[in-house]
Amino acid sequence: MAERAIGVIGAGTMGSNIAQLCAQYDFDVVLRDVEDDLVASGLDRIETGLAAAEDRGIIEDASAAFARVTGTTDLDEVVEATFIVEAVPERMDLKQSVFEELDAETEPDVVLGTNTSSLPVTEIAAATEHPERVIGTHFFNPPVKMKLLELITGHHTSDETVDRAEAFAEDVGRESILVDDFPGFATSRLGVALGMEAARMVQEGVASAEDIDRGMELGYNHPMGPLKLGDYNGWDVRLEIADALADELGERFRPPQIVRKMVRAGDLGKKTGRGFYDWEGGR
Ligand SMILES: NC(=O)c1ccc[n+]([C@@H]2O[C@H](COP(=O)([O-])OP(=O)(O)OC[C@H]3O[C@@H](n4cnc5c(N)ncnc54)[C@H](O)[C@@H]3O)[C@@H](O)[C@H]2O)c1
Repeated sequence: MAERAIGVIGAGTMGSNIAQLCAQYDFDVVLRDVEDDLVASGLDRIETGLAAAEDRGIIEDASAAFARVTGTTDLDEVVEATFIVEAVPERMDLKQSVFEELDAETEPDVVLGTNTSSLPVTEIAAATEHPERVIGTHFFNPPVKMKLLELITGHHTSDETVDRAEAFAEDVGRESILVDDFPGFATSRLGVALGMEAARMVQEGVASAEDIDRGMELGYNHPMGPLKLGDYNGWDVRLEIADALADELGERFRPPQIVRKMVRAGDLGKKTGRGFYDWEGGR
């Protein structure tokens, strides 16, 4: 079944960019947030992003694409969509309340995707009467640039839901991988393991952060070394995922002390000006 319209819940960093992506690929999109000003700033980012896409020749007509996007605080407008992606903050209680509401207000053949980067999809789906239509639709930041869509099947996700999510990925020009609902899925688990081991190597004096990163960039063809990438992602976010992985999967995921100390000191990476690199000094 081809999707008619896409609903996006949450007009923040990810939601607004997912909405932009869908509009670029000719879908009608309804974007919902809880306050008018949040909807308005999401729409502003989309308009700017679409204009930039037109300038770069990615799309032909930014105004036509922007006209396909509707912003609202009203859930009733979103329930017309056939495929909905939730992108609200990463809290289980919030995600569950959004899914409970979506489940009650939409027809059971509407697919409900969650953009969670680490929470169990099965637990989010447990808040609904129709967990078979819930699936993880994990986009990467920024969705318009990052090719991957990681699809995560919850315990009850149906084959039909997987088929529709895979078709949706293709329709918005992404490549999907299919992952079972394990802590850290496929990407966060490996990414965090690599980043934490690189941090442990700095702690043990194996090499400098710069040399470890250059080793992976030049020797393994990683576009960006694991420590610089962690500085971009924020070590507070990485630490939270590593602790959750250690709790679920065991000591091999326990993060090194150096990361905990950096987080306590507020050296979270690019967003605070310092992590393994000094971003204010431009290093
Ligand atoms: N930022 C990233 O790099 C990134 C990457 C991959 C996945 N994710 C995941 O995407 C999700 C969203 O992250 P983000 O960075 O876009 O967050 P964000 O804080 O930028 O945006 C979340 C938005 O959701 C809105 N919201 C809260 N409750 C709502 C509700 N009931 N209905 C509608 N909107 C509501 C907020 O007002 C806010 O505007 C999280 O699950 C996060 O883990 C984030």
